[in-house]
Amino acid sequence: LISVISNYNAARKVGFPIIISPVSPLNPLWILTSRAFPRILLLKHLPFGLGKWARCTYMGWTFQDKHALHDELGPIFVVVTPSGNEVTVADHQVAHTILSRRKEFIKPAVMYEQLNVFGRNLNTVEGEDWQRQRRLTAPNFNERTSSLVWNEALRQAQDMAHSWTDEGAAGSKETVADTATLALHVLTSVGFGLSYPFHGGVRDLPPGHSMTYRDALSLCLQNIITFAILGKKILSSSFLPRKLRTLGVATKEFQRYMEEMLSHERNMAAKREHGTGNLIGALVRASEEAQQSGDRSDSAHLGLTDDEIFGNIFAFNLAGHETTANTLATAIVLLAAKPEYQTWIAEEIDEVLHSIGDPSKWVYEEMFHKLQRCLAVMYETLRLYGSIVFIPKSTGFHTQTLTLDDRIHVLPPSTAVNINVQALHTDRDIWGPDALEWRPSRWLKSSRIDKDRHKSLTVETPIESEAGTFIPWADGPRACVGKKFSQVEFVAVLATLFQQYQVRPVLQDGESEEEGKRGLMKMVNNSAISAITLQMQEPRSRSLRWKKRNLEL
Ligand code: HEM
Repeated sequence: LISVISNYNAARKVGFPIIISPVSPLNPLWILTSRAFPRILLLKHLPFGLGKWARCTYMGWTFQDKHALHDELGPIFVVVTPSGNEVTVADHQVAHTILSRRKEFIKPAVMYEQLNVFGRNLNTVEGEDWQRQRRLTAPNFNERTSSLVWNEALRQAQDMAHSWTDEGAAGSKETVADTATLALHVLTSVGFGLSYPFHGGVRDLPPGHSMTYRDALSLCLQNIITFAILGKKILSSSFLPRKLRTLGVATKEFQRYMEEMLSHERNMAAKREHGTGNLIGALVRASEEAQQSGDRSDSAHLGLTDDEIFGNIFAFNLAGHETTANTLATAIVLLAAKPEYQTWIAEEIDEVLHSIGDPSKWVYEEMFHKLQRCLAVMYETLRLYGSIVFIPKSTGFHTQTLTLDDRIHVLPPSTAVNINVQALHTDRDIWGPDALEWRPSRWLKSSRIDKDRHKSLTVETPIESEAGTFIPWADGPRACVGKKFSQVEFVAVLATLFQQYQVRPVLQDGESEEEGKRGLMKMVNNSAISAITLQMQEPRSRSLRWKKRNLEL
């Protein structure tokens, strides 16, 4: 109570509307309680606004609430909690300012310590360390990487599509599981140079290993929370239950694979031979070049330590797997619910293949940037269903006080600042009255160009969104390094699927087609934050049937 009173007094000086909360959103006990007994959140219905705090203090509340709380309180409000004050922002100019001013709005690296299982990495560091790691890692996400992503995603998507059409009229319930496999295989191939068949197939175990690289990585990713809480040391103990021991083995195996690959890449680099071209090789080379380029006492010439290379390889997998896989799965279900958009993207895919002459030649450089409708489907899916947990940024380490934009409000040190991405993405003032509708065509505008006196052409160009209005990959210096990676993967998969196939809901118990589509929308809207991202809570409750485009469904 004493903390709340003192925090309340501090919040009053800031001048934004205030919600007083008896709990802190990131308090582990509260997180567990609100998950185990979700009925506690019914407190939000208390009269006189007494339960407003229960609307905005649980994981994933922004997906449920959209812009509603901001409609009531304005674009910025403060939640006063026992452990501190949290400013929630849904003003796009202010959001842009926050994301651009890295030195004033600091990612609280201490909250990410647990994710340093294989080493400190881009996701978990701040300040000069972050600057050095970003300089050495980000340039490796280049056009060469995009081309590798494209080719592997095409290969995987072909096989995934076959497995879905093989299910016939019964359809497949495995959209989420299968897109997760696909995204994992793209990462193993681009990150590590190991290409796996979509169906798992048997890959010989390399000598001395008891698990494939793919299985070791997959286990670590699936159990990230357990893994982060217990740490590598505890997991290697032999007194644990079998499931945890297997996770311990996966951890060791993954580490060993990375060590072997690192020494292989180092040998290649020493012999001045080309590396395998994957991300781990690129990190080794970038790091060695930095070290050879000058004085090592100057941080600009420091490379990455071995642990930092391992940490970053794991970080790319962690940050790039669930995010991309979920976006794909959600988009596929939405397309099945709104088949008019399947026709819309198929039209574009046909046109692009026609324009490049040889329809069997799916080349990244020729195709990716022309498939704007496929990319529009990704943007629209991320706009409404793309929420990932944004850890609050702190304001207080470098500056004593901070002015938000040209407003008079001054934030005292150590105020946490949350950007409400869902509210920004559903703000009617930005997106119009149909802000809550999934409508990919909003991302393109058509215009007519006169070719000559007799001929004119309709061209579609992407709309430019104003800074801070669309930030699923964040924005500013700490924006996602894998943005293009995820776009290329998404577009390659959609183009492969919808060039040949169409998809519809499998109808249940005499349902009409319309009811089936509504069932899919219900499944997508029943989403919540699971580990890192928003996920459908019952993704196997409906099946999707796939058929060749030219056949009646
Ligand atoms: C649809 C897919 C993706 C989405 C929506 C997404 C979103 C984001 C967001 C919002 C952040 C900022 C997080 C924060 O500041 O708290 C971020 C950072 C990051 N992402 Fe992604 N991401 C995606 C795919 C990927 C992929 C494919 C990779 C790598 C292969 C990747 C690697 C990273 C890394 C390393 C960071 C940390 C960057 C830094 O702090 O400098 N992401 N991502």
